[in-house]
Amino acid sequence: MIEVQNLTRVFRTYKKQPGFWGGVKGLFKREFEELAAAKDISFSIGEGEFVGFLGPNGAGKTTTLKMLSGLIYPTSGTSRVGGFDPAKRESAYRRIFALVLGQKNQLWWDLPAIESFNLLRAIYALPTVQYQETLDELLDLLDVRAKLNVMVRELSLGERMKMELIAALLHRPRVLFLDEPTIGLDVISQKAVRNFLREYNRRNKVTILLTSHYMADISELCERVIVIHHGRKIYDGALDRLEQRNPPPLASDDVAHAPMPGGSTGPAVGRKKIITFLPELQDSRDQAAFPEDWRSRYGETTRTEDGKFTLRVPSDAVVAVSQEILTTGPVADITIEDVPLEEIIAELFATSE
Ligand SMILES: Nc1ncnc2c1ncn2[C@@H]1O[C@H](COP(=O)(O)OP(=O)(O)OP(=O)(O)O)[C@@H](O)[C@H]1O
Repeated sequence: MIEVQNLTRVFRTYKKQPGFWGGVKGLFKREFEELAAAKDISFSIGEGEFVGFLGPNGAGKTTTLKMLSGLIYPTSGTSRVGGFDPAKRESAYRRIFALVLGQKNQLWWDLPAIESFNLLRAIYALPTVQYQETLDELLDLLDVRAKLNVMVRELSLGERMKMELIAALLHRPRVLFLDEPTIGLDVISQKAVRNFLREYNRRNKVTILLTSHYMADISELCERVIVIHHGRKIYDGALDRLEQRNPPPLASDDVAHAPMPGGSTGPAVGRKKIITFLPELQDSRDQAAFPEDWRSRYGETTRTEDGKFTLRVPSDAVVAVSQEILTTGPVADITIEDVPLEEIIAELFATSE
């Protein structure tokens, strides 16, 4: 459904010298700076896939989504979405995709959302029955029917985002580009939007490319992620595999593509878990019973100020290590958790600097 080949976008910006005289100087001698916001990005996404598009601030995510939506032209490279070249901005292409920018409003601020929906119905020339059916389905799924006649500016952020999603989906696009759709929402609204997106993707087999800085969005919705950093793709594959401590480097552009849709490139071999336990200290011997040499054995052992030990161990060693802990001495508390996705991603960015 989406084919991207060596997509590159270079921005050329005027570099103004500081102060008044800097501005005057710039009138005679202009200096420009070039920044490649997206560099040689290639990937392909199959119909119905729900893919996370990750990267730190300024990595080039929005730039890429804008190129795929035909809002800006690539400097070089090609892309095809649903068989269309977005750069050609054909009307037929506009009918098959939607772009939702969490940071921007697309609805009329001073009118109720239903007015914007009616306008979109006219723009897309949607048949009445189809329009009403789609609107009813979306209003029910997002639970905002009661807010249909409220001015958009009077809606809460969460209600507004739900209305934005409805506006984007009224023409039943086959491809959905979502740029931080949960930004600024409280945890309940975030969850409602996530549940909606999951259900909508399942029901309609829409292809979705989602950017979000909330890792819960990614881990709950996407089996596959594409990670970019400084405009370059640094990972493309199953989220499970990214959760390994050392994800495989990209060997080629077509590496680690997840089978479509909903597939995974394989089991999470070598994924780590965090075991945290609190020894029950009845006397000083119990304290000594938990050996400091665990650091050398597991590599990553820490002791918190409140006396808890934290070990990072491969998933397949969790049972054995837990047994060893429980037989070494009395334990007051023990928990086993996944390494937080935020941490894994941060490490990936740090190693690709
Ligand atoms: N119109 C523009 N002119 C010049 N530079 C731009 C323009 N748009 C984006 N950039 C630059 O391109 C880089 C990538 O920006 P982009 O908005 O794609 O990042 P992002 O990954 O979406 O970041 P964020 O997570 O903060 O939204 C940034 O350094 C940004 O300053």
